[in-house]
Amino acid sequence: MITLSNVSKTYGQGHAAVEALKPLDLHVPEGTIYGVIGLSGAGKSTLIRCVNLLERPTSGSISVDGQELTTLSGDALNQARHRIGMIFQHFNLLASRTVFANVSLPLELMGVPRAEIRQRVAPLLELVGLSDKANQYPAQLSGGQKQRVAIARALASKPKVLLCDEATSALDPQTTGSILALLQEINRSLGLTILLITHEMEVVKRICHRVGLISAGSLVEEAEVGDFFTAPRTQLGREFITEFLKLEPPRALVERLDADPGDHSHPVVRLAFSGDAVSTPLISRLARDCQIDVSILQAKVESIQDRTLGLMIAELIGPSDKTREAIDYLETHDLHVEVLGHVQRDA
Ligand SMILES: Nc1ncnc2c1ncn2[C@@H]1O[C@H](COP(=O)(O)OP(=O)(O)OP(=O)(O)O)[C@@H](O)[C@H]1O
Repeated sequence: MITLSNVSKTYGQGHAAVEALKPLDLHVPEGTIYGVIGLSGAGKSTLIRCVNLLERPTSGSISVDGQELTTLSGDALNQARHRIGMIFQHFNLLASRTVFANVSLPLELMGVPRAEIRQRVAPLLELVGLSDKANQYPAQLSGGQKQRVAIARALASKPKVLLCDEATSALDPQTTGSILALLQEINRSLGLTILLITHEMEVVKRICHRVGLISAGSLVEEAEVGDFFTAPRTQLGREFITEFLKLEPPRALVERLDADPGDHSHPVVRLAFSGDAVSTPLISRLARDCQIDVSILQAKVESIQDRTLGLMIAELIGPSDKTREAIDYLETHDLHVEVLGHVQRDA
């Protein structure tokens, strides 16, 4: 539904040039919710604003619903944009217009007759749960209600694609949940393809089917959401997951960790496992087969859509050849093993 080929964007020229996007390819299949995640300044906003040409890419082509956009201008581009709805972090509603008039605005601009506008706006307000607020003004609404108005407005022109630019970043967690549920419902009931950008893993976990990770203007990782959470392929991906799952060793232990192994130290490892490994008694087997002791310092199990992810921080206690053997054993059983450091044993 959305295909970006070799798209790059450089702001400014010469010494002042900022390469916000390096040439990248991205494909969002029809009917999916695709999340692009990345740190501040990674290029997320630039990427999403290129899709409807709010920013003209410096190079590359952008196809939405089979139509190449970069060659369009004027009326033809406006027509194409009607099939691409967009919502923003700060809603961008017109304060002087009622809820009804905000939602009807795109239809007015398209020259839709008044009677038809009334017929089309009412079901949209119902869809977003704001039928009773039609005559109120944005200032009378909560943040979540404002975003609902923005969603109804974005859907007014019957788009095939909805772009969401940090749509829940200004909302509290509970309101975020209700807006995400609404986006999911729209995706399912209207078959709308959604491309969203976010810096919140929770958004990706809750509603996305696929995720792309962007870093310094490049798409560095791309996967099904279940795969990304259970087996991220890049260091940055692992950092996002670790930060999200908040499984860190206790601070008192961190202070005692050495990067290098010593004569009487033991490795402290972070283990991530999914699929069959979650239900296998690997730790007791590890202790038995490799003849080491395992001290579990922290553990948790997370459900990511239809997948289960287990995480554990543990100290492997035994002679160094045995603990090395234990790490190999875990890796051959498809666990992701990260050695966090080595801790000196007192006794
Ligand atoms: N209009 C502009 N002119 C010049 N540089 C820009 C412009 N817009 C963005 N940039 C730069 O391009 C890079 C990418 O910015 P962008 O806003 O796309 O990142 P982001 O991932 O959306 O960040 P954030 O999450 O903080 O909004 C940054 O270095 C930014 O300073």
